[in-house]
Amino acid sequence: MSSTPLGSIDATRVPRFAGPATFARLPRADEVDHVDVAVVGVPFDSGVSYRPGARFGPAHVRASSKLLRPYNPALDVSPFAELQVADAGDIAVNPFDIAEAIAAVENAARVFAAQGTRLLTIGGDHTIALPLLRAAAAEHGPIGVVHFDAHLDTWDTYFGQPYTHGTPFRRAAEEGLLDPRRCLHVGIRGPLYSPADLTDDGVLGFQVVHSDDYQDATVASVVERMRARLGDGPVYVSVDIDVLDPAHAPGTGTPEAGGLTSRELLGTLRGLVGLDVVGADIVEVAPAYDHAELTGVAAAHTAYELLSVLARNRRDAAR
Ligand SMILES: N=C(N)NCCCC(=O)O
Ligand SMILES: [Zn+2]
Ligand SMILES: [Zn+2]
Repeated sequence: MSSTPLGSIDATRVPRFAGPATFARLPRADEVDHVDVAVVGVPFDSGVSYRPGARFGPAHVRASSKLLRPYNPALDVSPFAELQVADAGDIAVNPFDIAEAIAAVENAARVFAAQGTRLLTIGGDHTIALPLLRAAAAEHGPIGVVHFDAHLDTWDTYFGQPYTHGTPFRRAAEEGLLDPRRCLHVGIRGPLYSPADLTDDGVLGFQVVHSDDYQDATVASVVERMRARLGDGPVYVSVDIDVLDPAHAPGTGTPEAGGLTSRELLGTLRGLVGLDVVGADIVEVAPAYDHAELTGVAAAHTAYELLSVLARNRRDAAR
């Protein structure tokens, strides 16, 4: 394993608007000899029910990540110094065959796992959480999930189809990938198909922190609920950027009013420090509907906080 991680290109020497198109101007995975955490894109949006365009999410989030700086004062950590983070490019998947795309994502995720590399995956629509959870469960067994989203994504089928961006967590529960005592959604809101959506979801093992809960509860109290639910076992973090209010993240395919602020999301993510986070995704960024990189910047900062949590955990474990 190499000694000092190779970090971002120095912005005091190479201006941010020059230099590589990698996430946070980090090295490519093939430029370093070991990768602790790979940022990998999945440009796939064939599972969407409404606006398409999340296939362009990975490139947009990378472009919106150029201003990130090396030190995170909120968690007192320099993520790219504690961990070798590198950009592994995109997993190229078939846009015309959802089953084949899902298999390709799972296979790629298993290859990274075999190399001892954790994944921070940039979507892509939420369909891709299923193969990522399959790979995570293959490595760790049934896994706890914290799912940030306006939507439950535990619906059964759309137009008779079981593999869509509205169904990944039902399929994951059916496949036994989830620890039903250790799953929760955060940010749920908006119209449903029927009251059964919520009861079915509870049966699958999910607790719900509603978006409105942030009105009365503090971020700290949401963090307390989240940590109590997730416990000590392995945790997968899935962030659908539509968990944010459309004012904070307009660039997404199924926007819902009444969402979280980016401050609430980032604050809640910081509350994951000390939990065994084994993988994460950020999905549903659809740049065609974005303005002034609002959504891209929110997603890039979300990624940065998640990487900071992993880096803090590494540092704290070494002490
Ligand atoms: N996963 C996301 N973003 N959306 C799911 C919405 C499914 C529906 O149209 O009912
Ligand atoms: Zn959603
Ligand atoms: Zn979703």
